[in-house]
Amino acid sequence: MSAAVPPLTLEAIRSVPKVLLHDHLDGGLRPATVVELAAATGYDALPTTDADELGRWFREAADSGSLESYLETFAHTCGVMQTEEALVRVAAECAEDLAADGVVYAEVRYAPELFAERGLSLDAVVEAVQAGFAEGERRAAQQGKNIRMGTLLCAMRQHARAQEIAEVAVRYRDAGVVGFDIAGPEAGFPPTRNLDAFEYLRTNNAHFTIHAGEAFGLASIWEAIQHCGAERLGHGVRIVDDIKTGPDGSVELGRLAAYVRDRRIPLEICPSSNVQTGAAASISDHPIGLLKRLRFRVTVNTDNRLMSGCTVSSEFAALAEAFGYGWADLQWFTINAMKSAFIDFDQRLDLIDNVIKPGYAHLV
Ligand SMILES: O=c1[nH]cnc2c1ncn2[C@@H]1O[C@H](CO)[C@@H](O)[C@H]1O
Ligand SMILES: [Zn+2]
Repeated sequence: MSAAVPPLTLEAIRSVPKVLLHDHLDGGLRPATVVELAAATGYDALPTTDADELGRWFREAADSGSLESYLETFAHTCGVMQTEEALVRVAAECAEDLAADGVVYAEVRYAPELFAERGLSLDAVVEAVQAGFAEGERRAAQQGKNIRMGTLLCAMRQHARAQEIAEVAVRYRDAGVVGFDIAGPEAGFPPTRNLDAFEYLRTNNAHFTIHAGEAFGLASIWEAIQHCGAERLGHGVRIVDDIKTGPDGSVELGRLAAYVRDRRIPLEICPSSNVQTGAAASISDHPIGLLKRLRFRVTVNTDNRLMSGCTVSSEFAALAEAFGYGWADLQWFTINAMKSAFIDFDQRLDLIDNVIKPGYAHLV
């Protein structure tokens, strides 16, 4: 590294290519857009119609210490996402905002059933979001920022529609839906409730990740991988419960932790979200420090940019400050994420060789 390498300021981090695998569409709206869509669609339950206050409200309400109360805030974002116009707008702004942050490839997820409360069909929801992502990609490109958007469709753990949503995901696989996920409250809803959907996806050679090991521990990670066949883990941070660290610095991996590391199962880590839901005490206490040191396939993600007031760049900046990471570490996270994406191998390789590595070449 030469002496001329710039410090890791937020602005400098925003300028390098980044990859995002875990970001919820309904957790990333601009506060002003929530206010405007509420007015346009007749949603009258917002806690305030002042955009700045609303932004603060989301961050504070989500700062709840539990996943269940964190998830309550989504009633308001989903409440304003019940028309095709609203979905196109939110998806377009999502792609634009990510591109402005320097994200070059993103997989953004949502549960179509949550946007069908006023009568939209699941297909209409998916088509509106795809149209919005395409529009956002176009607008970003016009501003010299190239981003490729991939979509993950979520089924909600507490509903019983996983098979139906998995079928939608497979049906739209050539239209930009690259995978499937299970989201929602972990307690009381083990992923094994949805075995039929996972079997259907595997039979169709489709990709899926599962939210596991966030509010719940090892049992849910084990089920997600060994019963359901998840390729990646949404969060997965509780895998540290299977790692013993001695006072002398020695480290011993249990069998599940060793399996996850040996099989290079990607962990979609979302540091700020974990602090808000109580899965980690603080960024500097976050298990990502240990997991990275042990060379798990760690990726860095936002989860919900609105509720956490974060971006990929701000997560990187917070980690750099807490753990002393440099540009080579940020490149490592980024290449890990690109390797773990659900798009074709040749396309991942192309982004690594022609976008990511050149973007860090002058820094590492
Ligand atoms: O960290 C999380 N854990 C579990 N579920 C989540 C998390 N963040 C958001 N959602 C849930 O996923 C739905 C689809 O996007 C959101 O509506 C929210 O209920
Ligand atoms: Zn999530």
